[in-house]
Amino acid sequence: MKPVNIGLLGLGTVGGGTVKVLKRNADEITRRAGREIHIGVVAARDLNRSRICDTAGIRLTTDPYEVVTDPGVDIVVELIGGLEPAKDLVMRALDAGKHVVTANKMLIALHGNEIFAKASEKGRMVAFEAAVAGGIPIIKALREGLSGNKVEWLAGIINGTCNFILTEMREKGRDFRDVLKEAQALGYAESDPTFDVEGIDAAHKLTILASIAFGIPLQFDRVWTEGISSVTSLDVAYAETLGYRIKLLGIARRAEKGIELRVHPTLIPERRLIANVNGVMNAVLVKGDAVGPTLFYGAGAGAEPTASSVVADIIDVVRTLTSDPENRVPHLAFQPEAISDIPILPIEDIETAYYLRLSAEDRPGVLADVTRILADHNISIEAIIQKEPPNGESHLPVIMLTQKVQERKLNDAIREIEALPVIGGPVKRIRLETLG
Ligand SMILES: NC(=O)c1ccc[n+]([C@@H]2O[C@H](COP(=O)([O-])OP(=O)(O)OC[C@H]3O[C@@H](n4cnc5c(N)ncnc54)[C@H](O)[C@@H]3O)[C@@H](O)[C@H]2O)c1
Ligand SMILES: N[C@@H](CCO)C(=O)O
Ligand code: NA
Repeated sequence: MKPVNIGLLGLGTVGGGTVKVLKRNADEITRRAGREIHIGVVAARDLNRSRICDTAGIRLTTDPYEVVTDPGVDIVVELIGGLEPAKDLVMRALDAGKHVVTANKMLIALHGNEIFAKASEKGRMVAFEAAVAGGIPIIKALREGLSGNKVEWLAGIINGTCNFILTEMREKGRDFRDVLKEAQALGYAESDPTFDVEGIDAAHKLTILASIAFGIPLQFDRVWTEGISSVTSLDVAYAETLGYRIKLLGIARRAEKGIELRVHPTLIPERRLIANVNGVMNAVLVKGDAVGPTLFYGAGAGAEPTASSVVADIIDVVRTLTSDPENRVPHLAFQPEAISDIPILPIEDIETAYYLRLSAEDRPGVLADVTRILADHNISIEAIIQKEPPNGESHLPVIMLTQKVQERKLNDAIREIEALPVIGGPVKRIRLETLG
């Protein structure tokens, strides 16, 4: 049988890794796919730049439109990232009858609904395993392996850059900026690293996970998103004293009145496996009603781990090329006409426990004022620690863990606490999940 012809867009970290893996494992891949997979043409911005892969025997062009319209190309692999021209190229590729493989979570999270509609209209596949948690086959697991379950909730460490930064801060007391620079040099960070640090990349991935877990449309704009730039090494250390680790989590939960969708730094008990996922590693915890809790772990970023998912998608597409489009696994796991409009809850409606850090004047009665306000709002305190004031300062740090409370109530209590003259500055809050 004639080889399947790949047209690749972008030869950066993931593009280079993909060429390497396709070439190195060519024999195994052919045995699995049933057909030889040939990289026919690659669009790269600069043809003379030194690359991490050998491009011998591959036609190179600087024009990505040449790739998506090439009649000889069967599958377009989009690895340039960003919204445009990536979106236009993907739509053109589908119009030209190509299947598409992409690692672009921003593109899928923001425009996936439209892209999948076009793919269905054209009877083509769009595969995006590399878009979430790099090398971990989490899309495959949720769409296929767990499809007998009603998913109750999922929680994931889905940004390798942030996990790498938080790990280095905790283990080595390193400076945030230095670690970020290292993550960029290692090819983990997005081209704009604020996407990593401010939680936007994790929100893109959570958008995708929630859609395939619950059968809801992609709704990136409804994700509550907080990054790690406000997490200090003090918070990391206090959390540790109390038996917790701070991780940037993406959480999607089916609650009584709707779905919670949130990305934020989170205290999690250190005894949980997921609390011990360090460095650039990712992990996604999925709780299904039948299977119970399941944990998926692996490298969330980097050239070859991500290429592992890109190549698996290519093989998946090759294996199903001749299948009837009606019988393929739906893009969002649920049949398009069965996607539900269950609402996404506002953050004030969610219930969780909290870590609070406040700065209080060092004199009697202050703690009593704070605890009275919490009690007035029916907020129970689980633990409280008081630290010595830092050298020469009149205020001392007070750290509290609350029991579960609705965020709206906590906001009211915090406003009252901040208005106390004995409290200096804003009350710092980090959500806490036991993940039990
Ligand atoms: N790096 C990772 O670990 C990782 C993991 C998962 C997903 N992703 C996603 O994979 C995609 C690629 O990421 P990357 O890290 O490889 O980025 P990168 O910046 O290393 O590579 C992108 C490449 O595309 C090229 N490019 C950009 N516009 C182009 C155009 N119009 N024509 C031709 N070439 C063009 C750039 O010159 C660059 O070489 C992104 O969507 C990213 O979010 C990356
Ligand atoms: N910048 C992303 C790449 C993988 O999607 C991360 O750090 O996780
Ligand atoms: Na993946």
